[in-house]
Amino acid sequence: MELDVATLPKVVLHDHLDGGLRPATVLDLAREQGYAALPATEVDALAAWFSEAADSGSLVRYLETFDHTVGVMQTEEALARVARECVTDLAQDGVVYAEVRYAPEQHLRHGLTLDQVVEAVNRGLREGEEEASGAGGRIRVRAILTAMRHAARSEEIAELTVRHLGEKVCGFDIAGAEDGFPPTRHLPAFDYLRHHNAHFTIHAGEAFGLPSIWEAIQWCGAERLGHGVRLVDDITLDGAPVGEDLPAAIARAATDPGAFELGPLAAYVKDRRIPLEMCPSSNVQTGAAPSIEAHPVTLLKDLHFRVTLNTDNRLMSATSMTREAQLMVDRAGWTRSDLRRVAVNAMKSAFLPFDERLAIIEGVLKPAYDDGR
Ligand SMILES: O=c1[nH]cnc2c1ncn2[C@@H]1O[C@H](CO)[C@@H](O)[C@H]1O
Ligand SMILES: [Zn+2]
Repeated sequence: MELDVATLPKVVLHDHLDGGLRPATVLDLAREQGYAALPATEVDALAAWFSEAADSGSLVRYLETFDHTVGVMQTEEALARVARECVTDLAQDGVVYAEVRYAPEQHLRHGLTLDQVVEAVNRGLREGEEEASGAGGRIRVRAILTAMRHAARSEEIAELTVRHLGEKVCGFDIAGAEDGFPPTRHLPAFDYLRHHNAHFTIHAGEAFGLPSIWEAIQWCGAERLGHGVRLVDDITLDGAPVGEDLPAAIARAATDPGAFELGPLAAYVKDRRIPLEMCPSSNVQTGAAPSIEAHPVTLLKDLHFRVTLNTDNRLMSATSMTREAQLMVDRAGWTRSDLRRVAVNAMKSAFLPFDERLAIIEGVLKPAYDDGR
């Protein structure tokens, strides 16, 4: 049966609002807000600049490109427009459920308050949903509020999250440079969130290894891991770390998953079914993974971790959910049943009430993936 990745329903849990602007919108907003620092003045050149600059091999340099998206997202109108377009773009991409994240503290330069930022984005998300459903789409969207790990506002952002829970906001995250900024720096924020029954994920195991993942889970209590690719540092095959030869490990896992030995942290993540929000193209750009072919997501999928597939930053990676899925099919041998698995995994792991998750899994995902078999 033909695999039409574009029309299959997809679920994305890890997509940054400020990493997904349309290049034309960046230009419009820069003009409107008097932002003069853009590196290009024409749509194609700007699009190329973002993906080339992000292709840096380093997370810190990759993150520098966000100066120009955050720079033009400083008014309520701009935030609502970006949020609205994000939803219609995701719907167009075949996404049926999305959690979109951004850091409210980065949008205060023109005098907005944190609450105004959240309300503007929520309005845009609602408008996007309405627009998409008018066009026959069926997307549902939630927002995750991110605190920047190098800054010191995580407690405020945790409180902001709890204040807005249940409207559009569904959880909390920390992002930004990982090396030198361990998750435990933000322990009070995570304690506060747990005491208020709020969901959170943590970017961990992208630009730093196992200690970051361990802290995120065992000290902070993260329900999910943003990336988590470095979990491979805790997996061995025939006594050698799998990272030494990922292509060989991936080939072996497809037929002989029992040959691998998991260290205590990898075993914990697998046994507790902790969801991994994996973002192949982004990881290749920042150097967290060597290539799409040798990306650990395929190994972890075959070892039965709860793996999900995500975009991270559609603008910086010039990507979409359809493209990420197609890349895995074309370059890493993924099948329709693999795509079904990551979509169901993602929906199981969403920060949405259980009954709503189940309704999407049973009513949308399974019928579409199982159609015609
Ligand atoms: O892959 C990533 N790793 C760490 N931080 C990231 C990544 N992608 C984006 N951001 C950071 O998250 C902020 C809020 O959306 C962005 O401004 C960017 O600095
Ligand atoms: Zn991210």
